[in-house]
Amino acid sequence: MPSHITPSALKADEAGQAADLTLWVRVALDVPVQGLFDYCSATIIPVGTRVIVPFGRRKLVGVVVATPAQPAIEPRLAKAVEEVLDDTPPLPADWLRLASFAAQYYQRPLGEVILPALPTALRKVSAYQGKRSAGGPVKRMDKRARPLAGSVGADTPPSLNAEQAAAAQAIAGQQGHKTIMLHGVTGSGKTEVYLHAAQAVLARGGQVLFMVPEINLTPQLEQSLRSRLAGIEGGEMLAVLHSGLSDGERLRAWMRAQRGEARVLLGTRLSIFAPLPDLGLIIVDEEHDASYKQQDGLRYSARDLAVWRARDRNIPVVLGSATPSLESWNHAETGHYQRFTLAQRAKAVELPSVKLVDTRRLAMQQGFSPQLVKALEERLEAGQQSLIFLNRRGYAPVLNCASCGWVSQCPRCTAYTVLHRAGARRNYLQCHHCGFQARVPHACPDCGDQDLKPMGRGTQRVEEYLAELFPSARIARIDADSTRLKGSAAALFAKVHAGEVDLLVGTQMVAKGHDFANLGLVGVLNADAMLFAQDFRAPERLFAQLMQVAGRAGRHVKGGEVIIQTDYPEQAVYQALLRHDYPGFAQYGLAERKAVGLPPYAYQALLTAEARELSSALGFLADARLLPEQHPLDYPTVAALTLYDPVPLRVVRVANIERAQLLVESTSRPALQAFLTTWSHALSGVAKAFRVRWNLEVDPLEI
Ligand SMILES: Nc1ncnc2c1ncn2[C@@H]1O[C@H](COP(=O)(O)OP(=O)(O)OP(=O)(O)O)[C@@H](O)[C@H]1O
Ligand SMILES: [Zn+2]
Repeated sequence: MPSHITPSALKADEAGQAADLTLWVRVALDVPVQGLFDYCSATIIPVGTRVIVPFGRRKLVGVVVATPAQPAIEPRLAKAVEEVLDDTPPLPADWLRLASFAAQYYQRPLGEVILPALPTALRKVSAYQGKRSAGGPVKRMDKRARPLAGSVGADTPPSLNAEQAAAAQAIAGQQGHKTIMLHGVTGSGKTEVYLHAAQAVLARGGQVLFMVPEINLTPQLEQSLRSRLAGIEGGEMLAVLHSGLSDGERLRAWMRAQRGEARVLLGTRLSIFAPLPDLGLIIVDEEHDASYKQQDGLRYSARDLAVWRARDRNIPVVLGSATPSLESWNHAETGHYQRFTLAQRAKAVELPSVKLVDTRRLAMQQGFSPQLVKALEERLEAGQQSLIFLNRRGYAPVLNCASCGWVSQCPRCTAYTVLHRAGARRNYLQCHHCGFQARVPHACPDCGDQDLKPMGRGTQRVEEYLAELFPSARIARIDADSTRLKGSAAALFAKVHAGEVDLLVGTQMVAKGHDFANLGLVGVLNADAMLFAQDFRAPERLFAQLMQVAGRAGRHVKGGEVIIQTDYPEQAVYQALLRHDYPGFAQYGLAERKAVGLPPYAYQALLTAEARELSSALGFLADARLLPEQHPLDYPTVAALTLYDPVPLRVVRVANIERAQLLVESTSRPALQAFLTTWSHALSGVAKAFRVRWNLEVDPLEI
């Protein structure tokens, strides 16, 4: 059988009957137009099948989402499906339900959800038609396919402690839907619980979707998953899916998931859209992590979609974290989620002791307190590793002229350019918002003075200072700059794990998930910068990040220690950290949110506008805000809503584009949803008059 049937060819075979046999398909296309598109076909095309159709002057790959008896357009105007792509099974019904829900909930056309969720090769006409297409990408992939490396030795799992066993049993025994929160302190062995639960699901023929927030977390987990699965079935049952893969690798993982060859899919947020016919369990590790939120296109929360998908498929979903989001914690408190707690570290080591160093009256050296320097010395002498955590990459956040006050500023953004030092002579200024780069001026552009000084410090400067302070120590830096090349992050982490690093400097990249065997001390620089960010989630994020990074200390060595330098030791966030008290922090945080009516006690959507002129962006938002007043009948739920005044963003200009936003809030999610559906359809019309780009984000994480 040919891999794709050309309907017109069939039509010719059955000439004469064609007129009576016209069938209709409704197709989702990735075009910025609301709605679906009807085409005729001479053959039956099952829902979920990909097709190539003409659209205007182009051809596009689309997905059949319905087969209506009658088209929604004048039949004689309808065009015919050009090619049916049956090299993959049709997308399953539950997958289409997930996509429809996401489209509805996040207010996007269905085609803009469905098509981008597919691997690139499956949505490109050129992959099927044209000189090099040779049977389509799946055929070519299958031809090339070599056996997977499955030569991992099985390892013996540790026996679970009582807390772990209780959680693992509950998850493994859960047949229908339930959302289970696994709240486990750092190093409590959540991974073991996931693995045990996953094994039980695999044993009864289910597939497991295992989601992690970031790619740099996968190598270690991938390894332990492989060696664990090797014990059952040869380790080939694992597929990995994330945005760092090549198109070919991504296609392969996706196909293995859809064909049911992969029994465990380990992936980042985009893996929530993988078709998994036998899905029996979803695990969302570090469920609070902001990386689960897609920040452009369809702005979905993979965590929230995971809960929806699990409910839809009537299977359990596990949300694991040492610092759950306040939204999830609230669900556990109110009994919507079942909560299991791992209060103890799995190995016989205590949680690290946390010390706050009050930096207000201290003589600091390059951002280091005497206490922190002394602690570093001690760990070096003891042959242990230390981690310095600073969430700011580059050498210094700004360059400054001592005589006239000039500061290095991005010409295209309302932001400073950051000084970078890559190698002895390669200094440059870079904007972290738009990527703009400039040479470091020899003299001040304003007054000509040559005394230009870096102000503040980033990871590069800290690395440099540590090298001065401890000349014989082996130092490594892990941040977005040092890991730009493919594989470099894995290589750096491998060095740390191999004990070839004494001092590690890093941004939030090093904070998460890693199980460093010999790390005794964590020092935190400049945490206060996050404390006073304007966003109402800033304290929650700071607490989670510090708990997480503190959790890297003393996982396997005794006497782990965390030193946090701060000007505000009395702040609730820091006080809760001292006691490792997430529940206490959450209680405080939720009470505060409740008092002022913020999520999870309210639901939000954010309309953002971008334009050349700030007045256009603000004008568009102002008009958008007036719509419900002008058309009251279209917005029956508007009384249950608050539409705030349009305001410029804090960093108002990025790459010469001015940005403003309007917040919509309600205590009723259905009221908000009903409003957004009508509103989002009307916004395009308003936008035309202002020449703005806009987007609507439901459940925004940052405001
Ligand atoms: N029952 C157990 N007995 C002995 N060791 C265990 C047990 N369970 C887990 N471990 C080990 O404890 C260490 C920490 O476990 P793991 O990394 O799963 O913690 P975690 O809860 O995921 O922590 P984090 O939230 O910090 O990532 C690992 O080295 C793991 O192999
Ligand atoms: Zn810029």
